[in-house]
Amino acid sequence: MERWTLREFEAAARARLDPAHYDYFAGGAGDEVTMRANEAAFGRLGLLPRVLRGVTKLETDVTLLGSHAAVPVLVAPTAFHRLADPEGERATARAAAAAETIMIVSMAATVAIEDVAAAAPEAELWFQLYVQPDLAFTERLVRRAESAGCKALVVTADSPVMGLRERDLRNGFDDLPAHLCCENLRDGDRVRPVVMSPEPSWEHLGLLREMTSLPIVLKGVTHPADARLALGHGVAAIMVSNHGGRQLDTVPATIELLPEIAAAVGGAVPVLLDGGVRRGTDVLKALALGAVAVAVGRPVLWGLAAGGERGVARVLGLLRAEVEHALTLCGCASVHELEPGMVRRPC
Ligand SMILES: Cc1cc2nc3c(=O)[nH]c(=O)nc-3n(C[C@H](O)[C@H](O)[C@H](O)COP(=O)(O)O)c2cc1C
Ligand SMILES: O=C(O)C(=O)c1ccccc1
Repeated sequence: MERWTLREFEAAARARLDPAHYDYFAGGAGDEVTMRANEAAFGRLGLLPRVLRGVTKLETDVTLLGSHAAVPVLVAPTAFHRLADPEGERATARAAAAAETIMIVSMAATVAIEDVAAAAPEAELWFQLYVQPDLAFTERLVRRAESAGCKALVVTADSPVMGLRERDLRNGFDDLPAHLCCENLRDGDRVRPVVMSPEPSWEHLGLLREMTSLPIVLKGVTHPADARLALGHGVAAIMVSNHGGRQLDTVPATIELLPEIAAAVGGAVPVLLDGGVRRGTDVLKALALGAVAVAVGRPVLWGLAAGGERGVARVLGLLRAEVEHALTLCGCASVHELEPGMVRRPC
């Protein structure tokens, strides 16, 4: 495992997982056009290194909304980690803490947010939320995230309904096995279902802002007009995401959308990106084109399924080493030196 590449982690995860669970993690919506595009678009961009800049010491740290990350590679919120490993989100959080990065814990986690925080007291945690139509319940979730020490609320906006995932339909995968549940959704003596609802609107962002003093990250922005609207509604950061190609299929690759969103935001708030980040060079391209950090979804799940906490630590360590290596080759002493001129787009 110490010498595996990300591809080898995926192969090992696939060999260990129930095939329906592998498909749930790996799959996308519709024809999976967007899912493939996310990775492929990074490959089409070229990096133009600078030379003879005397780079000896590297700076990769970033501070985001008051949280520190030693490398600008965050753990994206993904559901159901206990399908991959019995320790589930506890293992992921410990690995994120060891890697000194931020973990965005999914509302649909299979370990309660309080237990994730207790398992990894050093971890920087943010909490991802789907606004539930029952606003009193939404508020109880926000309070739990605050009490558990989460430093930001990541509101996912790209899911008014669940994407059409044909692998899951074919496999009949529509629920967790009986021994697992979404522990954040326990409410009294029942467990509520995760409701993906078309009801939430821009007004709900206002309600959330009144509910909490935590900074709000809006996840799932792809249209520049929505990026501008988000600024007007007081979001603290914007995350360019197409949900890893799992929601609306044929949305363009996030790295292709990034420059226009970054221009619309104009530096008013930090912009993050996820979708298809698999290499240190992908991270550099996103940073050069205006992101302050990226997040990875599936690679973390492959690490977790293949090797538990150690597997996730290794995946995050691999990306960190690649970021440092690519920065050196690009002649950059700091992630802040990356700029759009270092990325060549196809003509
Ligand atoms: C198995 C799986 C579960 C996910 N669950 C959530 C979730 O609960 N909430 C959310 O906002 N995004 C969720 N996402 C989307 C990720 O946060 C992220 O946008 C996406 O995985 C990034 O693409 P990548 O997997 O190519 O890195 C999920 C993605 C996957 C693969
Ligand atoms: O699978 C997903 O992508 C996802 O976002 C989700 C949402 C709610 C419950 C489970 C998964």
